[in-house]
Amino acid sequence: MAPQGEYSLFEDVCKVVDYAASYLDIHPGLLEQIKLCNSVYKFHFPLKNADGSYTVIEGYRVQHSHHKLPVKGGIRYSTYVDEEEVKGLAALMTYKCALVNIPYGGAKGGVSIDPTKYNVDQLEKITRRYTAELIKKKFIGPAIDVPAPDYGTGSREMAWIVDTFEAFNPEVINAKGCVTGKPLSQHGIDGRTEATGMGVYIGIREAVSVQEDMDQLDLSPGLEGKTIIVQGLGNVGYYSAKYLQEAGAKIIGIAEWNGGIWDENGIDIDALKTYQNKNKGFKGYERGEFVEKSAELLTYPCDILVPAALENQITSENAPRIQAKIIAEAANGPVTQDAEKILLNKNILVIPDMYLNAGGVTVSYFEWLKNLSRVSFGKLEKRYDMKKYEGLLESIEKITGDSFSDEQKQLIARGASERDLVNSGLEETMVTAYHHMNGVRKEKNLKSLRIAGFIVALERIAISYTDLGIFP
Ligand SMILES: NC(=O)C1=CN([C@@H]2O[C@H](COP(=O)(O)OP(=O)(O)OC[C@H]3O[C@@H](n4cnc5c(N)ncnc54)[C@H](OP(=O)(O)O)[C@@H]3O)[C@@H](O)[C@H]2O)C=CC1
Ligand SMILES: O=C(O)CCC(=O)C(=O)O
Repeated sequence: MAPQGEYSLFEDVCKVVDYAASYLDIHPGLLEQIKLCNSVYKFHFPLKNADGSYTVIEGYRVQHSHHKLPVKGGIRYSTYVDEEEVKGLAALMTYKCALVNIPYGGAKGGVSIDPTKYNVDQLEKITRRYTAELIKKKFIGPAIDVPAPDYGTGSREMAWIVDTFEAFNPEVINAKGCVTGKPLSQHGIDGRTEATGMGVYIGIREAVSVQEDMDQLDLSPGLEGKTIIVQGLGNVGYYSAKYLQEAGAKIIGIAEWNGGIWDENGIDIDALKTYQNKNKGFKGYERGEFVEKSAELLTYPCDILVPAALENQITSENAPRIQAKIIAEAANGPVTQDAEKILLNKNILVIPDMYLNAGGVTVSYFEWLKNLSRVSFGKLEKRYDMKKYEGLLESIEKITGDSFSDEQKQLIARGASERDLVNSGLEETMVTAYHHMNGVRKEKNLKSLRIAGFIVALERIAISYTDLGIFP
């Protein structure tokens, strides 16, 4: 069941698609094809417990759109996983990839478990068996469907997935590209762990850089001094908060499901994370005020609210009480469509999930390219570039009679590392997509960035389907 009752993320996504399509000329039959999920795979398998009993585990993989292959999207471990949730998340992946121009169709997977209730051995068994179920039905492969981490999973699970896939497919030369978000030792890419949070930071930075948009919100441009509340201090929430803080913003609230911290003087994110890891929560943290009912923190005063946990967090119930001027959707689906209408009427800018958390899939794309080419980025040209720039600096020194300091030489003549190239590609993707989406918003005289994002994505998907034609 989705968090909080009968809410359907998939239905919510379809509603936005219908509204965005009213700005475009798409054949109704094609629109129906775009909206529906192409393949929904639900399965069960047994887990044998130490006492000899069995637990039956429910798994899903949904491929929303095959207009581009492979399809791509993370795997979630959570008790909220059900068909509606996975379908909604898979659909969001399709529109996300189209908006940021990453050549994939959308997919998502899920296992309906609370991962904290299982030990590492059990999690490994569940992950490997889940992968085997995908292999049996050809729902995984570097050219077919490429999973990645999502809520409740990380690089450890991705390593088990690639190992299982390789065991069943020893002849597949590009087998490493069957999943992304792998550890570096398994040919993952430097920067994927931080990528979603880094993308969230870049997206917010771009949004607050537009003077006329900030004037509308009565905010000054730039991140310096902006007050921020973050919900969820997991992978995405932690890195988003860390990069925003490093850029000069002040994190004044962090909400976790078992309590939050409120501190108007600013929270030291690394210190709080270290405390959380040790104590499984914030209770007893010596700085700031502990907020028992952490959901209330979403309605506290701040400039920017960053929900980075789960969907359905800002609803028509709490939207009227939101005091933030910008809501930056780091999670997938945290604001319901009913809530968004209320927020837009309150002149709140919502930076939509399909754009803001696209840093993860963007860097996953780079990892997949690395796996297909079987060489890390920068390996071939790094030394060549260094020598070229050193030669250039020497020539300048000769001509001018001046000399560069060692520090300057190091900065200019340093060849790009894999991380440099990943961050450069990520920044380019996020910056270009934001201003394109915001440009469409203004051109169509829309309040909602989300509708603008869906217009851009839908147009690209429709063109792709139309050019493909219908088989047979
Ligand atoms: N990982 C990625 O690369 C990407 C993730 N996303 C999206 O970002 C969101 C977060 O994912 P990710 O960071 O990977 O997941 P994680 O599992 O790493 O972190 C989620 C965090 O949110 C906390 N949390 C759960 N429920 C609540 C709640 N009701 N209130 C406050 N905090 C809560 C969790 O606590 P606890 O651990 O104690 O349960 C955990 O600390 C999801 O919507 C996901 O789909 C989007 C793009 C890519
Ligand atoms: O990295 C990926 O391929 C997908 C990440 C993801 O699941 C998401 O963007 O929601």
